[in-house]
Amino acid sequence: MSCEIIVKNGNGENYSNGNGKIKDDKPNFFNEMNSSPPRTSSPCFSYFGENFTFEIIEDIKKYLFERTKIRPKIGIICGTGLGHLAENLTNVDSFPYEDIPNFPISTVSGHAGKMVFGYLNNVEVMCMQGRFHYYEGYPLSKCSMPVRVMKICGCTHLIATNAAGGLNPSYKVGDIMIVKDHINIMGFAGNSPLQGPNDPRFGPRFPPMDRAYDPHIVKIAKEVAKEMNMGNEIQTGVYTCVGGPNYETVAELKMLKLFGVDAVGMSTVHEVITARHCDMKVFAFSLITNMCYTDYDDNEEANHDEVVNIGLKRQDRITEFVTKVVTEINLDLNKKH
Ligand SMILES: O=P(O)(O)O[C@H]1O[C@H](CO)[C@@H](O)[C@H]1O
Ligand SMILES: Nc1nc2[nH]cnc2c(=O)[nH]1
Repeated sequence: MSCEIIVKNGNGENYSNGNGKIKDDKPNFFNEMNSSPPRTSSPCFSYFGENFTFEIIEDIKKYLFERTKIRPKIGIICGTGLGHLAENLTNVDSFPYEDIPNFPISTVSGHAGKMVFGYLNNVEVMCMQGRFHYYEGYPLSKCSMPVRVMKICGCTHLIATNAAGGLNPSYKVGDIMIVKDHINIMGFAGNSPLQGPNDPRFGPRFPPMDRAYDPHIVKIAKEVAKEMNMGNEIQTGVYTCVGGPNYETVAELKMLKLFGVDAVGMSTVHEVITARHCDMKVFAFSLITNMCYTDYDDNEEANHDEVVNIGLKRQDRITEFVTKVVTEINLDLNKKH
């Protein structure tokens, strides 16, 4: 079988084998078939047999902790175009994904592909500057594996950010939607990051999801938004994740609207499920990068460059928002100790 394989190298450049033949000095699916688990997946093959055991996650932590003295409390995932947040950390120790044992690599533009340890307003955090998506060819368990790394590294909280299309007609491009709940559409089809044998060292076989998004942190975030005079830029709503990479048809958007979805993306839900499984407290928000129209007469189409651009335009405001939310969560944590 011959297929085009495009992956990103350490400098963030895309490279392709052209016809399925891989240059030996680059990471790729074929020359990593012998390592377990493999570090990349190709658009042609998904490797669903891999198992990121507790021991593998501990090995990743060991690798990181031998190279940084920072002991994070909060894990942050930067969505498309939102990596600027990681650039605002101080005293950073930064690890390209390709250097971390057993880590996948980022293949999507707007996702730098680094794990950054540092301080956000003096709070110790670890920050994924780039996430993994199902459409890149990674199974959901692999997409959300770094959340378990965050937990084992000591993070009690996860902040997941994403770019999403706005379905709620009262939203506008540039709004920040605090996620109050999600609909796990991929789960309806039997796809879950928790599929397969359960290791109780991570969490229970059947974790509840009824308070997936911590109501107290949602309250904190709303207070922060008020203090920042975010007024009509802040929304609260329901997010869903579809498999992608194609955006939605008009009929699909109409269906999602009927389901009660306010914003649609291609990430986050499986990360949140993984975080709740291992008892992390979760806060998530979507940057509305485009509106999803449910009228055939509308000619607006979603496009990824625009998604990245809106992220860049809103980066300062979002960095300020996250920094304040992190500061408040940390104050809360200190009160409890
Ligand atoms: O969810 P994040 O990674 O922020 O990115 C969103 O934007 C990309 C599509 O433009 C998809 O990857 C979608 O999931
Ligand atoms: N599925 C999906 N993901 C997005 N990410 C950013 N915008 C969109 C969108 O409109 N749909």
